[in-house]
Amino acid sequence: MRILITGSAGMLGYSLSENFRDGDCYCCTRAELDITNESQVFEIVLKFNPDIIINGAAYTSAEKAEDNIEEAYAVNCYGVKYLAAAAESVNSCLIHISTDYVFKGDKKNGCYIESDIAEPVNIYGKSKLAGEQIVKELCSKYIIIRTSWLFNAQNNNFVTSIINSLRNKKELTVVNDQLGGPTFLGDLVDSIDKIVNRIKINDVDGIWGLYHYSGFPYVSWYEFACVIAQYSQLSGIVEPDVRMNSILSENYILRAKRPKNSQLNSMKFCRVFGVEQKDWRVGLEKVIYSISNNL
Ligand SMILES: NC(=O)C1=CN([C@@H]2O[C@H](COP(=O)(O)OP(=O)(O)OC[C@H]3O[C@@H](n4cnc5c(N)ncnc54)[C@H](OP(=O)(O)O)[C@@H]3O)[C@@H](O)[C@H]2O)C=CC1
Ligand SMILES: Cc1cn([C@H]2C[C@H](O)[C@@H](COP(=O)(O)OP(=O)(O)O[C@H]3O[C@@H](C)C(=O)[C@@H](O)[C@H]3O)O2)c(=O)[nH]c1=O
Repeated sequence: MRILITGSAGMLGYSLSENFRDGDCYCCTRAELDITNESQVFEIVLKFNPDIIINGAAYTSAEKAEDNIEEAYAVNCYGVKYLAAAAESVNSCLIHISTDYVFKGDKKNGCYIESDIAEPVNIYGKSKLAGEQIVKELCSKYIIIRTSWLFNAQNNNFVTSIINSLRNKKELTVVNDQLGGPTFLGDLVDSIDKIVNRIKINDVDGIWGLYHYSGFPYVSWYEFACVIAQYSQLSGIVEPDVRMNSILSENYILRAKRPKNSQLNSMKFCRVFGVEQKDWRVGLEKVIYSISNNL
């Protein structure tokens, strides 16, 4: 089973590369495979002839995307188009990752399901939704996983950013009116591993399509930051006397608007792939343990 991984220097791409490195896996950083380069995409895909392509490449800065619209679409829409077309040309399955930010965030009662209308409020979300639509149009064998609020110990993400800030200053202000499901990167990688195993044994009846997958419990960024602070204090990597303030998004000035509610319902994924939704607090403990060991 040959697996091609794109964006392998990124947070997800690197972790996927580590996970699959013992198999017949070709991991490409942007320098090795720029997905916006159509001829390079086709050349590498035709040569390696993968059974599965996992796309870890993306333009992921919601803030910068507002000013770099063309670049965001080049990667998240057109790059995905070339990958999707190349995957189809060699009868490969495409596993593509998307985001909770495809939603407007005004759903009143509970989590978004896969059939809810996606109506992004920022350029990053719009470009990711455009990529999803292309995958659906071009690929016969695809899995799109929308996930949210990814974190690990190594990369730049909300958890590492809160811990770094708390280690440098005593007070932090975090928005309290945006709700979502933090997702430990290791849990997402395990889920992708489940998909790959199903494809490996050719148990693929009814698996193709769009899925949501996130951790639980659902929280606001402020609540998430409070738990990060609490666990960090317990482990001794953050002083005990830090102060966390909550603020409304309208008073926290950012370039890109974020959805107020981006909670994803993971039931379809859990049912089809026989997994349980994971408590992100377990992943957070691992992350803080790893950070404290590397200080
Ligand atoms: N991080 C999160 O919280 C969430 C992420 N997602 C999705 O998960 C996926 C992985 O995200 P994550 O690992 O966090 O992202 P990262 O930003 O950590 O990694 C993305 C990788 O893609 C690479 N890349 C950018 N442009 C190209 C290109 N033209 N060709 C090839 N590679 C390119 C980047 O390279 P370089 O470093 O050189 O720019 C980087 O290595 C994305 O699809 C993202 O939308 C979904 C929900 C939440
Ligand atoms: C760091 C920080 C953020 N915030 C707010 C800003 C924003 O509304 C929210 C999250 O901020 P961040 O910039 O960390 O994350 P953001 O770029 O909004 O995160 C997103 O990344 C992309 C790739 C995704 O797909 C999403 O699922 C999500 O994880 O928290 C604070 O209020 N205080 C802070 O100190």
